[in-house]
Amino acid sequence: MSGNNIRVVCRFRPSNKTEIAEGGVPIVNVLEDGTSVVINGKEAQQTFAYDKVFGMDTLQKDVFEYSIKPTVLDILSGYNGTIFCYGQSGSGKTYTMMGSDIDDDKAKGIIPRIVEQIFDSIMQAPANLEFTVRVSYLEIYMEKVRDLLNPSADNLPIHEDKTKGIYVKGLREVYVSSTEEVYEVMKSGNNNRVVASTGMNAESSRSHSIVLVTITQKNLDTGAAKSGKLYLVDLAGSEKVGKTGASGQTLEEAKKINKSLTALGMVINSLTDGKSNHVPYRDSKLTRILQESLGGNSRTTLIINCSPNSYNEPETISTLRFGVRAKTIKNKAKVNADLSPAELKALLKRVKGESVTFQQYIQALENELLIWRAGGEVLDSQWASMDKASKGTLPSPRTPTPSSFRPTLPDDSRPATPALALEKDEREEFLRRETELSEQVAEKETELANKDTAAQTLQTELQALKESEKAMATTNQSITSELNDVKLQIQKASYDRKESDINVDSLREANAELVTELEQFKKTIEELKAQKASAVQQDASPATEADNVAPSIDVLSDEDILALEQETKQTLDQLNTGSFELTEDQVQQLRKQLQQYKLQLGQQETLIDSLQKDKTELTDKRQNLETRLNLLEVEYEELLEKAIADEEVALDDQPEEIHRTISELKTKLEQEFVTRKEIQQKEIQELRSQLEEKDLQYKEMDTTLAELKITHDKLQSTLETQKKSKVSLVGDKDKDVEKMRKSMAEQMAYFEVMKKGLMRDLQSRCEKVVELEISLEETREQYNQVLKASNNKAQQKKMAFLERNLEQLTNVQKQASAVLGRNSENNEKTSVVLTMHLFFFFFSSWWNKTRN
Ligand SMILES: Nc1ncnc2c1ncn2[C@@H]1O[C@H](COP(=O)(O)OP(=O)(O)OP(=O)(O)O)[C@@H](O)[C@H]1O
Repeated sequence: MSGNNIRVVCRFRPSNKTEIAEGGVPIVNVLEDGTSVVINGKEAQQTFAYDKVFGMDTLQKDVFEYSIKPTVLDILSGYNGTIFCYGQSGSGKTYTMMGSDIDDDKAKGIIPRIVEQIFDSIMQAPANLEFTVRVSYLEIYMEKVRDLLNPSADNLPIHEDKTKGIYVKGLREVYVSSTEEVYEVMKSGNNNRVVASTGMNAESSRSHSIVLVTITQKNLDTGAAKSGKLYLVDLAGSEKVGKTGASGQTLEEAKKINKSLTALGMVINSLTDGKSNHVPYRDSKLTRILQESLGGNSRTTLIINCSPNSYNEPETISTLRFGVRAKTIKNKAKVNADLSPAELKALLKRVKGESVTFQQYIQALENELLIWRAGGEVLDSQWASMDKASKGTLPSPRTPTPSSFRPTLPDDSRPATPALALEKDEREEFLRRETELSEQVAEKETELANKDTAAQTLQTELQALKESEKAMATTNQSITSELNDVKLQIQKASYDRKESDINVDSLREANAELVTELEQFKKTIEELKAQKASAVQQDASPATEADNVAPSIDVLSDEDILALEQETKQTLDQLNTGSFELTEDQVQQLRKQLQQYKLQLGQQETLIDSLQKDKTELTDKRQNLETRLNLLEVEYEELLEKAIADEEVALDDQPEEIHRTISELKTKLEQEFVTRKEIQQKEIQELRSQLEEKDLQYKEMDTTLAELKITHDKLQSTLETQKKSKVSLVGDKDKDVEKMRKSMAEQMAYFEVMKKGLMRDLQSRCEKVVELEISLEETREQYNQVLKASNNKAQQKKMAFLERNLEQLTNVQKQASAVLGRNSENNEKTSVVLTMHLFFFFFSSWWNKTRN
């Protein structure tokens, strides 16, 4: 620990508009050495000296380089540090600390530059040093501590702790790993700061803001650790409220600001006047938080910001004096280090040695005391001393002999010797020190024991780590070989997949072939249908030879077959009853038809044979395909399962990526397999249904064929019967003709009777017509009379029309009567009925019209 003064640097900003407008002029002169400034005041010229003075046009970068950079190195070495800006409102404190734009390389202030420097240094630090950086951001507004990173915490308490020192309880700490992250924290904190427009500054900070950066570093080799805290303080500006015209809330803020700044001044006074026993740190939140920075464990830099203009001369002089005073503050910065186990051991050894020396010293003193008490005397040269104890030259402990013992009764004859009083004080002192030392020793022993245990644990851990490293190396090797195996397996799997792809392709081809065959089969069916249709047409055509006999066999439907059967049966019945006669031509025709039937039957049989063959082939193919497909499916599944299982087993300990790739591959393969399987199953289903259709067709054909055979057999037998009966038929032909003539004569007689009946009926109808004519004539007469009476032209026209119609009807009736004489009975009947109908039609229409 060494005493170190606060570093004070002074910065002047350029004159601002208000100052110029008020007619102020620059009154500062920075001397060449860069550490002194002369103020050409109204009344006197004053010189102020600091560690560094920056003129009006100093760049942000230069302020950092020349005054701040070393502080960063201090923090990284384990010291606490503080940089704070002091000055009147609008003097450039925020400009200096944060800058007008932290993203602009020129405009950014010292805080962003410090952050950059910290991370640059961390990056360049040895690899065995491990760093952590934490950032907090607070403001003291109206004497309340607000967390700018957690604005809801707006009145945080300040605590003190043996290990932590002075700290704000509950303040949010953000771990950061880069400059950008710190910038983000700064920006979010800045957004929560309280600023207001004042007469001195358009954006005046109404609070003291503190950025706290905590850096801890740990030596991974020795276990030693260091930590440094850096307080970056932008104080609110002091202001003369009369000058700035503050009122209302701004006035209240100004009062609080000035009060806390006064407290800061008082602390500095107490620290520097050399008389004060008490430093009033607790008078304000600001001084309490900055307690370590002012006269404590910190390397502190104060930046005093001033106006160069005569308009603000009094404030500038005040600020400069503040800086001068602060410059004399002595701090006691020390490295905040946790000792390594080795260092602790050495310390313990030393303390133990000291303890032994003390014990020896105490023992020597006690012996000496006993001698004195016993009335003995100890020579000056033999008196016990700490020096002798540490050199180990103390006389060996002696027990006082009884002879030399003298009672220590108080001798009233003389006053108590000062030796006794000294003895008592010394004893108390020794006892106190002994207790202290034994406490220290006990503490150190406990510490040592703890450290020993920690060291042993560490050694065990180290051993375990070495072993695990070995195991890891072995595992690594095995993993590498497994990885190679897996790679091989993946390759194999990809080959297998390709193979299965090829298989699937071949299946597709087979499928395509089947489809082609199916198409051909369909074509064949179409052709058959076409043949059937043409046969039906032939049947329907009157030019066909077999027209009057039977429909063509190859187009026989169920109804046709039934009709044919009935016809055959009738023919057979007729033949059996002898009521049917066949001419020579008919017999010839029957023969021809029979030959045709035979031909068609042959064709049908050939067709059925070919169909049978087709069916067998198709069934075989279907079976083959199904077998192949099943085999392929089984193979594919086995392959897939095997590949997946192998990959799963092999890749259990593999890196995540390979595992994921494999699982993706697996999912893809499974999806592909499922899709293909579905497609193939659909195809198989289609093929099956087609085959079933074919089967049905085949069965129908079979039935038709059977029926045709039966018909053929019947016809054959009929033909045989015809052949047999042919001879007898020719012989009986004349008789049959005779019979037919007779039957014809009978029929003619029957027709004659019917004709006579009809003629009678006609006659009676004609009579009725005559009667009707008469009644019509009468009606006409009546009508004419009515017409004459009405003299209506329209009625006359209608009447004339009716008359014409009647005449026509009469003609028709006459023609019909004439025809009746010539035509058959039916025709006569029809004619009469027609005439009657016509008559009644015209009559009814006339009658309706007349009535209307
Ligand atoms: N060195 C400089 N160069 C140029 N402009 C400056 C400089 N210093 C300060 N300024 C400008 O002066 C104005 C006041 O500065 P700033 O806000 O930093 O003052 P402050 O001391 O923080 O005031 P307050 O105490 O009221 O918050 C700002 O507009 C700032 O940009």
